[in-house]
Amino acid sequence: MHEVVRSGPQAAAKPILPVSAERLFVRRKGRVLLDIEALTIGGRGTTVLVGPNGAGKSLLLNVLAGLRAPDSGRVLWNGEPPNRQRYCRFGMVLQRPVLLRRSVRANVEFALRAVGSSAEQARAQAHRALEAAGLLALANASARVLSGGEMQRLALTRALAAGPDLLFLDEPTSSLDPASMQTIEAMVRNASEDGMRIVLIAHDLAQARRLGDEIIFMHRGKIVEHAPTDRFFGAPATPEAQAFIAGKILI
Ligand SMILES: Nc1ncnc2c1ncn2[C@@H]1O[C@H](COP(=O)(O)OP(=O)(O)OP(=O)(O)O)[C@@H](O)[C@H]1O
Repeated sequence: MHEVVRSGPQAAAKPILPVSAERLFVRRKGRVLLDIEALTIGGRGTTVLVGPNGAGKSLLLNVLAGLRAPDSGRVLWNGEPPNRQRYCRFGMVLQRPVLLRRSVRANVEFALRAVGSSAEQARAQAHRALEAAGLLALANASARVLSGGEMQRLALTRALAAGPDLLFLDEPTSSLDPASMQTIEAMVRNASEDGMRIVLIAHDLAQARRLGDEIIFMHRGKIVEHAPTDRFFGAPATPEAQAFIAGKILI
C-alpha cells in the first residue's frame, strides 16, 4: 500500500537506519526519566515499546526522533545526529495528531507531494490510501470536523502513505473502535511486511503480540527487556516483566 513514487529530495535521501542511542540520560527535578545504556533499531520488522504509565516510552520515542535533546548521551541516525530535513524518509504520528486545516484528501495529498509525487500521482495514491483506511467517504470533509478516532486514522493513513523507511507511532490505536483498530493494524502489518521499519508504543498487550516482531519493555526510564515477541511473552526474564504481563501494578 505504500508504493510511493520518489523523486526530488526523497530519491536522494540517505538511509536513516540504523538508529542508535548511546548512554541516554534525562533527569527532571531530581527524578531520572530516561537512562538507556545502548539501543539499536535496525534491520526489518516492528518493535513494540511496552511498559507501565510513566515508564518513559514516549520520551524515548521523542529523543530517538530528535524532537527532544537528552541531558547527556547521543542519538545517531545512520551514524549522524538526527536531521529531519536530510533524512526525509522518517515519519512520526503523535498521540494527538496535527492535521492541516484542509480536507481529508488534501492532508494525504500534501504529504505525498512533500515526498516528491506529482499532483496526479498524489491524487491517485491518496485515493487508494483513503480507500484502504476506510476513509474515502470522508475524503472531502474538513479534517477539522473529524472525530478523535477519525483524526487518528487520517494521521496514520497520511504517515503510511508517504512511505517512510522508519515510522514511529505513539499509541496509534488508542481512540479507535474495534473495526478501525483492525484496519489500522492491518495497514501497519502490510507496511512492515513491505519493509517499513516501525516502532510503536502499545498499551494493549494483545496488540503488542499481534504486531511486534520484538518487544522493548521499559520501567522507570530503563530498558528492562528487549527480546523477540515470543520470548518476551513466553519466558519473560525479569520479575518486573513477569509482573507487568500478569497485569500487576509496577511501582
Ligand atoms: N518535560 C517534562 N518535564 C517533567 N517531566 C516529564 C517531562 N516529560 C516527561 N516527563 C515525565 O517523564 C516520565 C515518562 O513520561 P512518558 O510520557 O515518556 O511515559 P510513558 O511511558 O509514555 O507513559 P504513558 O504510558 O502514560 O503514556 C513521566 O513521569 C512524565 O511525567
